[in-house]
Amino acid sequence: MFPTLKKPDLVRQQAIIGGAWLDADSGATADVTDPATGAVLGTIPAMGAAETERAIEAAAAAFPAWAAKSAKERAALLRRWNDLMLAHADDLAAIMTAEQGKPLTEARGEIVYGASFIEWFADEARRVYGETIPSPWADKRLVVIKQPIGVCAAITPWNFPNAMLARKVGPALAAGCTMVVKPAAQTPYSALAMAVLAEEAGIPAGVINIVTGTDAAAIGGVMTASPVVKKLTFTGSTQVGRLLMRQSADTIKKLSLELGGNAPFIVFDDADLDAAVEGAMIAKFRNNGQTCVCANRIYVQQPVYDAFAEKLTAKVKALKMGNGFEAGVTVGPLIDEKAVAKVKEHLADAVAKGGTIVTGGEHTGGNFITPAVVTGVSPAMKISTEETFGPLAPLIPFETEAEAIRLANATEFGLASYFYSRDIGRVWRVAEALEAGMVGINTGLVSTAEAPFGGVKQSGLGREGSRHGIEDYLEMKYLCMGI
Ligand SMILES: NC(=O)c1ccc[n+]([C@@H]2O[C@H](COP(=O)([O-])OP(=O)(O)OC[C@H]3O[C@@H](n4cnc5c(N)ncnc54)[C@H](O)[C@@H]3O)[C@@H](O)[C@H]2O)c1
Ligand SMILES: O=C[C@H](O)CS(=O)(=O)O
Repeated sequence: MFPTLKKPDLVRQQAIIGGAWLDADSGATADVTDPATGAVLGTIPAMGAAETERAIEAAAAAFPAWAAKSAKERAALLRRWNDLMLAHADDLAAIMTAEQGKPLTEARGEIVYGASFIEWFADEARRVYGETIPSPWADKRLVVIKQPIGVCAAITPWNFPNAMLARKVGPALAAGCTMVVKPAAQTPYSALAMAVLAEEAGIPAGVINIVTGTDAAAIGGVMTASPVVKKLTFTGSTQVGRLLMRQSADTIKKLSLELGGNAPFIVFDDADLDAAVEGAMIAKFRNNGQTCVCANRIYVQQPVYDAFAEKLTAKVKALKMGNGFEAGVTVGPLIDEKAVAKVKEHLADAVAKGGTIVTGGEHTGGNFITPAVVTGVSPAMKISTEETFGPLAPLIPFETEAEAIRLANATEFGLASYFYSRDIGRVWRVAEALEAGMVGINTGLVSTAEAPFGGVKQSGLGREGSRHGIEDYLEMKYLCMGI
């Protein structure tokens, strides 16, 4: 079960539709387990198509009044929600560590990060500007206004169960939209706890509706087929993103897709090696390697390869793996046995093709695999082309700048990328050449509410956060006014 919370009613084992906390129509439930221990934490309603339809109806019913509120009124409610999330950050973090496994310090960091999107878009709500256009006609005036797109659906992943939802609900509500949300079945309690605090903040019933269950295809099928849902925002794998895009075509839904990544991390021979090691540790092992912007391939220029490998290995060996509630633990469990199997598959493939495991890679039981460094990695290995999504640092040597850029760009993905260099000419050449939506230069962490988060190629469509993030929840309307 969950650790003792200051506010126990944050844990809800029901979904919320139209302001009512509900069980599934059938009464069916699905278990939610602690990935560190395998223990059942509780259950959630196993909902499906019928409940999703009702959630869409509730969001549609709530939309006119929510959109009619002034931007200032919506901003005030979002700010109150932000304040409540921060006031209950310890409880929200404990709920997250219990269901997702990340160390408590990382979970608390995610709560602060998630709340920052609510705070950011509380401010952005009041900066949705239109425009006037110099008219070519003496008897007409041209004006552009922006209006909320309407009912939006959101489908979110398990790896950042608070922040990925906040990054969607924040701009949607700020713009005047209402939401139907399907959180990942592995981590529903974080989303439900956010809904408890949204209620307490005074956000009206039906503005945020959360449908839970393991039948993602049924819930998502209703969301994508419904003409009432004007937009779908999805964060998850590219594979599922493609499917949802296809399913949304019949209703020409506006889409925001934050999909898979396969970030290159390049260390040039002119880099500050200690800084590069610190950056690699963050970019690779944050959330136990389970982030979409994790360094999936680490390219090191030949002259500094051995020194970098030695320094990084020492840092990896110092990581403390365990239950996220234990003090000092820096890497928790993977989310489930499927994730464990993928990491083991990538390790075995790398060794079979000539790689060397320098440290880690032991499956110690359950969902725990010790953080690993593999050297002698070649582009032919799965580790070089597939998203590992686990604590596995593959080190790939390269000779020239041009080779590094070619290798870095040789995937279908283009979300994040990173490189370390102190040569200003190289910094500009490489930053402009990398095929990615985000480039970390001499840093392993780029994510913040103030900046546009998103990818190119098959890592997605659109941007979340920044002054751009709210545009995806607005429609532009041109008024041509005869006078
Ligand atoms: N770009 C980003 O911001 C970002 C952030 C987090 C995770 N991701 C990506 O997500 C993947 C890992 O997360 P995951 O395992 O939860 O991804 P996933 O695609 O398996 O699941 C994501 C969400 O989609 C739902 N889903 C799955 N199949 C569905 C279907 N047929 N119809 C409707 N919904 C469906 C899941 O229940 C979950 O809520 C990785 O590829 C990672 O890179 C990307
Ligand atoms: O996993 C993807 C998230 O977007 C990670 S981040 O915390 O936003 O970098």
